[in-house]
Amino acid sequence: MTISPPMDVDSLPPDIAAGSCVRPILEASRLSISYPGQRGTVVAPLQDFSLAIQTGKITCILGASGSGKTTLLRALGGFITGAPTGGVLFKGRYLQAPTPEIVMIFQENNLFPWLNVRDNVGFGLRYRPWTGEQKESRLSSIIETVGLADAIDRYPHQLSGGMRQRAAIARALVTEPRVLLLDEPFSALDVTLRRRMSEMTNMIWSALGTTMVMVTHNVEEAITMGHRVVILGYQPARIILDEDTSDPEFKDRYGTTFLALQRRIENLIE
Ligand SMILES: Nc1ncnc2c1ncn2[C@@H]1O[C@H](COP(=O)(O)OP(=O)(O)OP(=O)(O)O)[C@@H](O)[C@H]1O
Repeated sequence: MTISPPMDVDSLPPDIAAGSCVRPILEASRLSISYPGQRGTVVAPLQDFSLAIQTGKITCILGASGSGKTTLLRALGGFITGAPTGGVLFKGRYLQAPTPEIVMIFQENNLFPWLNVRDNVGFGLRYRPWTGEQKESRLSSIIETVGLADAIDRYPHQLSGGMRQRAAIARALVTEPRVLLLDEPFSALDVTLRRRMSEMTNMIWSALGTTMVMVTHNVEEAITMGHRVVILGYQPARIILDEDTSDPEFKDRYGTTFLALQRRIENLIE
């Protein structure tokens, strides 16, 4: 894969966070990523692509299959790097590699099967500069927040799908990252559980205010969970809708505001 060469930070466009004069915490700036395709072809999901992630908000990204959502998320996490790297700015500097300040949660398999909930969640704490007491307090508090206090000694195979994802979220958040990236985190769950998980993630956001970027195929989830919904058009990815959904009117699944946006998005994606 290739990455566009780095640009001079001073020559970057001004802050493009909607309605904000504060520099966004994370920003894809004129990012180009391509992969080698079959028979010598090149697949280029992102070309000269820019998106500023608003600090302290939940941004949901939707788009047709293959439009480049996961590629974008992985790039935002510093997982797509090359020489020279460029195109993703974290706190105003180019990301050269993954950082503990940006944590990613995948669809499945986020936990170590040989560790119980307590040790899985506490795994990242060993690298944080906190005292044993501080670590212990953070660990208990996050496990309590995700409702796993009674399952602390269980291993991943002894947990339901929803419990596993709750443990994964706890594990990601216990280190207090600046940004949480979620790649279709609830897609393996049934509808009811999925709703509960997105409500719980919202609750965690209310408590911690962590900047979150979530890729999802579920329109309802994106509108009700996100403060902003971004729809990607197809190859190369381009933003075809960028909507502020923070107004409480968007959170009523039966309300006209929610239903109108849901219809608009479904028409754009199909
Ligand atoms: N490692 C890779 N090697 C080659 N091509 C890749 C690789 N990863 C992704 N692609 C291609 O890049 C394009 C974008 O893929 P990506 O997974 O980012 O899209 P997506 O929008 O997340 O798709 P989906 O919704 O189906 O998960 C697709 O055409 C895909 O086949």
